[in-house]
Amino acid sequence: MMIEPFLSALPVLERLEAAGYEAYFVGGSVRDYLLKKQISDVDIATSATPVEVKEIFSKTVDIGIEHGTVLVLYNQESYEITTFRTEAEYQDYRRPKEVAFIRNLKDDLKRRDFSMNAIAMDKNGKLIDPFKGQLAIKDKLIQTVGRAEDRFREDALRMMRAVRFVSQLSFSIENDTLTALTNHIDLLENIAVERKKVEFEKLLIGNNRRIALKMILDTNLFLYLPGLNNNKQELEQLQNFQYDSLNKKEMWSLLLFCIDIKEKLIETFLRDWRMPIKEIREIQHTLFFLKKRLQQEWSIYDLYNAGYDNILSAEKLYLVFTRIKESDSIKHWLDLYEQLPIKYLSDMNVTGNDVMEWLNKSGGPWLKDTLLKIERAIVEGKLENNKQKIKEWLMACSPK
Ligand SMILES: Nc1ccn([C@@H]2O[C@H](COP(=O)(O)OP(=O)(O)OP(=O)(O)O)[C@@H](O)[C@H]2O)c(=O)n1
Repeated sequence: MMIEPFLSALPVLERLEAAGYEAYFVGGSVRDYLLKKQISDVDIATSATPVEVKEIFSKTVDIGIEHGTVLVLYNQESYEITTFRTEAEYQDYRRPKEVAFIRNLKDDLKRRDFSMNAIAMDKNGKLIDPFKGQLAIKDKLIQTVGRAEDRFREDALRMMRAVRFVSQLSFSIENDTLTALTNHIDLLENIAVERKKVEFEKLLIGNNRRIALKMILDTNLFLYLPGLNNNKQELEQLQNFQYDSLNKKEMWSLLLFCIDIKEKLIETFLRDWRMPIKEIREIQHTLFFLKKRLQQEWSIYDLYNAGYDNILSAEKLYLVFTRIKESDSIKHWLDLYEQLPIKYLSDMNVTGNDVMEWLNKSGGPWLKDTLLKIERAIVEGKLENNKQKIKEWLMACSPK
């Protein structure tokens, strides 16, 4: 019995077949289906070349034509359709120098990374599994298709993918695969940070992240991670903490805190990981409030300045570092936050214009200070958020 999202994608396979080509579901979607996990993107492999695929479907996007991949938009969904291919020669272990399109499914499956990812499924739900991927899934094993060293030389990122899958799926790495991984980990030197980041972030939030993070140290993989290669001891400390419930931002904050990075170097560290500036700022804020929290309890004004997300993240991290298990402190602080008279500057019932008019002064740096003073007084409950009351308060404390 076929299930969603394959069901919706069936017409795509059928149209390729009607045009005389072979077409199968492949890769992560088939793996996750067999694992009864949430299925993300459905990828399709076909004997049709990209040009032939584009002739069949009216809405397509060229997302990687040189690698044989066309994005097909069908019924509001999008599917990556990749031509069966082998990867002929390899250049500096990054990406195949050239891909050769072929007409044979088995040869396509043969060049894939792990046996669990090298299973195809046809339109009737029949599995084509020449490399015993189902057995590997049953045994919870990450095993390369064929010789591990060859697969890793084709694309060294696969070594990081292996450890990412350890974290995501709670599988083990099969012995020969692990030996090759340990022996050839230096091939990761050539891999672009952007690609490493994708794998590392998936690893950081996997269910089995503790084991995967330990593996990063045991295999020396950490030596090829920006900013972490000098921090073996600090990263070992991680094993002492219970951080399974942290989200991605909190995991980055945990790492940065553990390596005891100087505040002004946080941005450089995260930029080296090609992190977008918005995410960098979020992590900086979380760390700022975490450090404060480790020294003292939240003040009302800090709760206001931090905002819901930062309170939640900093408090979660605080509990990790203090090893407090049973605690309703998160709820306590968030309840206090919810009770604040205002949440944002824009919630104040007064504007800069009002203040200038009342005091009969033109704008200047004093105005910002005054608004901040009013804001703080309101937040701390010393002043009601009411225009008339604010005016009286301001007139009373301003020099005549
Ligand atoms: N370095 C790589 C990356 C991918 N693949 C193959 O391409 C498929 C799709 O890759 P991708 O979408 O990156 O990962 P998934 O395995 O689908 O995993 P997920 O969707 O969970 O990220 C993989 O299953 C695998 O067969 C590979 O052989 N080597």
